[in-house]
Amino acid sequence: MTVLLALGVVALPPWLALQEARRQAYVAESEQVRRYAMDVLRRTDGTAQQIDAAFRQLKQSGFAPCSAESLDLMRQIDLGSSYLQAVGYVREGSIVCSSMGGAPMALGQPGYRTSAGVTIYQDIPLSRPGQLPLMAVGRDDQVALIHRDLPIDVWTDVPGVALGVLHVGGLGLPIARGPVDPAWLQKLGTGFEARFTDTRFVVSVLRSHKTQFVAVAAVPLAELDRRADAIARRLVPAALLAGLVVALAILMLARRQLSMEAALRSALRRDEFFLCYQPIVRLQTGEWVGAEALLRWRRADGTLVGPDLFIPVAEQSKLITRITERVLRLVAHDACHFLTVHPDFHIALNLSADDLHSCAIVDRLCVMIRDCGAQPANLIVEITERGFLNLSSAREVIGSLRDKGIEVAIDDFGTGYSSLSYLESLDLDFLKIDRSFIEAIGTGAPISLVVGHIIAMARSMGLRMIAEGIESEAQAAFLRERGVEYAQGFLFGRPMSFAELVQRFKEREHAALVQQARAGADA
Ligand SMILES: Nc1nc2c(ncn2[C@@H]2O[C@@H]3COP(=O)(O)O[C@H]4[C@@H](O)[C@H](n5cnc6c(=O)[nH]c(N)nc65)O[C@@H]4COP(=O)(O)O[C@H]3[C@H]2O)c(=O)[nH]1
Repeated sequence: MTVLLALGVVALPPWLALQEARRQAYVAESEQVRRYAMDVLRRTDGTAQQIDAAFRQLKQSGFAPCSAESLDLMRQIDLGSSYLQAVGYVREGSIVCSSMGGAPMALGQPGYRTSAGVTIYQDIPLSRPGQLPLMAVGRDDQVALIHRDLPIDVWTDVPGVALGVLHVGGLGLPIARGPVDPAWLQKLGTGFEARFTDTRFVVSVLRSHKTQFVAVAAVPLAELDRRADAIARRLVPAALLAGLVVALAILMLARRQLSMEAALRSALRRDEFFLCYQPIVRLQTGEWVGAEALLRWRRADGTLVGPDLFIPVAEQSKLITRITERVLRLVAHDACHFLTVHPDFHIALNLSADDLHSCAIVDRLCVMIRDCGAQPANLIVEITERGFLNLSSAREVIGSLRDKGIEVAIDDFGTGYSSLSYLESLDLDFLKIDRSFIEAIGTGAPISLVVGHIIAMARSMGLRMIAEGIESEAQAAFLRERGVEYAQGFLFGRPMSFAELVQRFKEREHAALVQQARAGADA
């Protein structure tokens, strides 16, 4: 499973890099092809504008066609325009005079006529083989000569580019370089721009805002592939490397987890676990009312492993229920006798999500209490927010525990993400305020305000509170003033062996008795 995951992690980034390379290539290629189409459109519009301006200038001059003044004006127009080769006058299908001078010249058959009264002569006899073909555009008795391919005379270093000028009216213009497909026009619809790929090209179609012309440009898909390959050559190795690093990390983590899991199994076999107990005090009086059982693992080489390290692995590897069983046996071994003579003292036990899958844990705790000769009130069960993953079964187990007289606390409250939602739906006895909130008391940090809200909320829900991780008298005073009932922390006692706990408990009991006796004597 882990190997499959690692393989997936190695393969995924290169695959994503390939997709990204393709995407970037398409963006770059379609931008490029659009630039070509823009260039064609700019030239087409420029030509149309210059023709129109020339015709208007001639008309507005009032000079008689072919008069010396009009010839002079035609030459000036010719010189001043970049796209026109010549302007002149037409009579009966021939240029009778023009800025070029020379004898009258037949224009040949008109190619077609636009709805605006413009006649296009596609192939005029003046065109010479080897030279750019000329075409004439006539309106009324005026005519302009242009190089037919000037609008598509766009420089490009991309092989196989197709460029063309089409007419929205569907007039078949011969202005095309490469395999321009008139069907591309349909993609435009009523819009002014379309960009797409067909089976062979990345295509850009741009419609003029000023004329009825449409510029098209297309770059072969092979060019897109070439660009995508070039980008992929940069991205894929980096992605592969990233995938390898993550896969390696996963494998190492899995190995560590596996070795930790194996070590936990052997620790269970070799009985390497023991419990420490940390006193829980009544805040108003300082009286020790209970203790939390905290599991420790002493490895064969003598090193101590804290629960923060091994409990998560035990939870993931489903060893946690076996570990909980070991905890119960250790508690029974350590505390049975003490609990039978101190029915008001409780031991708090930590349970994990897997322990709450069924009510078997309730039966197991009841057996332990019975065998001990203790009372259900001698036990408190602590459950963290992770324990409520399966809310319905957790609710059932909690209900059953409370029915038997075992009280239940929510541990590390506020460190999860959905606290309130399930807190309201569960019947609990205690709320343990997490150490992170206690640490913030008196610091002025924004989080320091949270503890006040938690206290108010717990009170409104009728929950008693145990504050965790109290290290200073100031923290204790703060919580005492706000009515928090119980507390736990280094200020009152670090986790210790049960023998030490009993010893210190007795010393405190003795001290209290001595104090009571003194008070009695004084009175
Ligand atoms: N800095 C500081 N720390 C304080 C102070 N007072 C208590 N602590 C530490 O805070 C933790 C309190 O336990 P927890 O919130 O139930 O958190 C426990 C509990 O969730 C889990 N755990 C411990 N034993 C068991 C067990 O038997 N079963 C399960 N499922 N989880 C356990 O491991 C967690 C860590 O336990 P520990 O390492 O023993 O760490 C303990 C305790 O040593 C203080 O004043 N200052």
